This record gives sequence, structure tokens and C-alpha cells, in this order.
Amino acid sequence: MSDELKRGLEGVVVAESGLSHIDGDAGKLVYRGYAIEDLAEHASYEETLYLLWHGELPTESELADFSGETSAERALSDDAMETVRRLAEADEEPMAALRTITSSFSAHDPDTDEDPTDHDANVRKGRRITAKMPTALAAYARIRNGDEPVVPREDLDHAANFLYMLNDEEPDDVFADVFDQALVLHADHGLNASTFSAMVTASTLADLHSAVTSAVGTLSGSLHGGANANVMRMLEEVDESDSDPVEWVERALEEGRRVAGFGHRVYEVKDPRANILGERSEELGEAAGDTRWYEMSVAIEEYMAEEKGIAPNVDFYSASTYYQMGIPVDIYTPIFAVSRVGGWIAHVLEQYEDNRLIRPRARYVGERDAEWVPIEER
Ligand SMILES: CC(=O)SCCNC(=O)CCNC(=O)[C@H](O)C(C)(C)COP(=O)(O)OP(=O)(O)OC[C@H]1O[C@@H](n2cnc3c(N)ncnc32)[C@H](O)[C@@H]1OP(=O)(O)O
Ligand SMILES: O=C([O-])CC(=O)C(=O)O
Repeated sequence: MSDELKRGLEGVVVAESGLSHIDGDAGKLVYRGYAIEDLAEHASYEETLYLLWHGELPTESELADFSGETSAERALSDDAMETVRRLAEADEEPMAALRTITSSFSAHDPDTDEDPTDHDANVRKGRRITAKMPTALAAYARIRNGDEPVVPREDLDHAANFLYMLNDEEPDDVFADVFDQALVLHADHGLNASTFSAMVTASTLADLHSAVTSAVGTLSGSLHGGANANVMRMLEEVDESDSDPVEWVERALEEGRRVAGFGHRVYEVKDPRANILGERSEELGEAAGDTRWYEMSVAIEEYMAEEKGIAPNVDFYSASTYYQMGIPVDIYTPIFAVSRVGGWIAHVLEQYEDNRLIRPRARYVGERDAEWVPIEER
């Protein structure tokens, strides 16, 4: 057995997957062979989910059935809504609230007693989790502001319905399209940390709800999904202090801090999702007659490229995009989860199809021959 150490599992291949491929040198991303640029332009989030879970693009009638079956699962049980209410009223942190709510969904899932690896039952469970997470998140965001939750509408698509439930107002077409595109762009990304965490959990033959709950927790960290909210906090701080964004970043780097939204374990160049979201951020700014957030972001991007040779990741431009849609900053990471849940479920389905317990080793660097000392002599 080799004791070669791969810290952070960097570059280690641990599974075969047909779901998404990242070419980190060229800055290319595909889901099941389809370029992310094509999916962002043409596919809805529901279509992307179907592609990930079923392996091919749906026909019109397959998509209509799939979307209808998913939207029919949006409503929360009274119990689940009570959980949301309690968490919101206790001012629980948004990702922690989402993690707890997601876990609680298993209590009312009619397929809970099925074999955890049953594919069809897992697709049904997956549909329910994916449909209910946005309802829970929107309700949480409203209740903590003293507003009542908005009942989901089955006649709106996944993206538009979320914005409707969040704001109690149907979104305009531009916001609905941009949000749908953001959901498509975040849906899957190889064996990122949260997906891997879902796979590790599933590999013990734990159930889908457990796998997704593990993943929500893993996504919350600032090195992963948590970075999108930190990007916006940085931009707001720069704006409020009237500083030059470049000077602000220079200072942060001098102090040894990382700049949120930059760097990636796999991409050596700019994340292709950041290109698309950057365009959306610019368009939203132009439409509102205020391109400040986009311009600040571009200045930081140029400086980071010149000084550090580090490019933006997906979290960098999603921040100003969501901000200009009026979405509260601290729910950006939960929104990432609302999209990525589709990828987590797809990877868990793959894991169950060809399962092997995931169990790496550590190189032991502790003592080996310690002599037992009775407690009264220590
Ligand atoms: C959806 C996502 O999860 S995308 C990632 C979201 N996370 C962030 O944006 C947080 C900021 N980024 C980072 O912390 C990192 O780039 C990570 C965690 C994403 C990737 O980290 P790793 O692959 O482990 O790269 P590593 O930490 O070894 O960084 C390599 C070098 O680049 C530097 N670096 C990487 N990212 C940054 C950054 N955002 N700001 C400043 N320096 C950075 C590191 O300091 C290191 O420099 P050194 O070799 O001189 O010490
Ligand atoms: O792939 C990663 O390590 C992080 C990432 O960009 C994602 O999860 O979308």
C-alpha cells in the first residue's frame, strides 16, 4: 500500500462519471457532452435536471411530464412549514436553516421506507427535494422579515416560481430568464467538495436525504459555495467606504487574506460560468442605469489577473447578478444549493448504480508505542 500523500485529494481520480466534465486548462465545462454556453442559452433548469438525471435531453412531452411532476411537489407539509417558521424566527443562519429543513423532508417522504438504492424511488425523492427546497428557502426569507410565506404556483417554471415566492410578485421576463440561467450554470460541476460529500454519504448506503443534507453543509463553507455572499459583502464594503476597489484588494492581499470569488482547484483560466454571469451582471447594470457593481468587479478581475494570475470563479459574478435582482445577500449560497441539488442527486444516483464504500486512509504521524499510564498517575 502506497503512503503517497495527496493533500486535499488534489488530482486524485476516485470515480467514473458521465455527468459533467471540466477542462481546467481550456476553461470548458460540459454537462453530458453539452457545452455550458449552449445549455445556458437554450435549456431551462428543468431540462437540465432531466438531462442530468435521465442521461439525455427530453422530448417536448417528456419535459412537460417531468416539469409537471416536479412542480406538483412544491408545497411543503404543515410540519415542514412549521420547521421553517421556527428556524426563521430563531434567526438561524440561512445555510444552517436550509440544511435542517432539507433533512426534515424525509419525515414526510412517501418513499422513505424503500431500499435506499432503489433508482425509481430515488428519482421520486429527488424530485420532491428539488421542488421543495426553493419553497422552504423563500418562506424562510419572508418569515424572518415578518412576512407570510407565498404559496407556490404550478403554472410558473422553477426559476420564476422561486422569485415569485420570494417577492410575492411575478418576476419580469428578464429576471426570470437570468435566474433560470444561473440555476442551469450552478447545477453540476464534477466532484466538487459538496458533491463528493454527498457521494461519500451515499457510499455507506445511507439514504438520499442524508446525502443531500451532508452536501448542503459542505457547500456552506467560504472556500466553496459560501464565497458568493462574501464577494458581495466585499463589493458593498468597497462601495460604502468609497475606496478604490483595487486598493481594497491590494490591502486584503497584503494582509494575507483571500479574495472571494477567485481561484479554483480545477480551472487554470477563467471559469466559463463567470463569463456568462459577467455578461448578465453588465446587462442588469445597464438596464438599471447603474453599472457600479459590474465595473468594480471588472477592476478587481483585471488586477487579480495582472498581479496574481488568478481568474474569477462562478461565485464572482453571480454575486453582483443576484444583487441587482434585489436578492438578499445571505441567501446567495442557499440559492446555489437550490440549483446544485440537481447535481448532487445525479451523482448519488450514479454512486448507487455502481457502489463501493468511499474510505481513504491517512498517513499516521502519531505515536505508536505509548505506554499506558493509570489515570491517578497522569
Ligand atoms: C463554487 C466554488 O466552490 S468555486 C471556489 C469558491 N471559493 C472562493 O472563491 C474562495 C477563494 N478561493 C480560494 O480560497 C481557492 O482558490 C480555492 C479554495 C477555491 C482553491 O484552492 P486550492 O486549489 O487549494 O489552491 P491553493 O489554496 O493551493 O492556492 C494556490 C495559490 O493561489 C493563491 N490563491 C488561490 N485563491 C486565492 C484567492 N482567492 N485570493 C488570493 N490568493 C489566492 C493561494 O494563496 C496560493 O498561493 P501560494 O501558492 O503562494 O500559497
Ligand atoms: O468544482 C469545484 O471545486 C467548485 C465549483 O466550482 C463548483 O462546485 O461549482
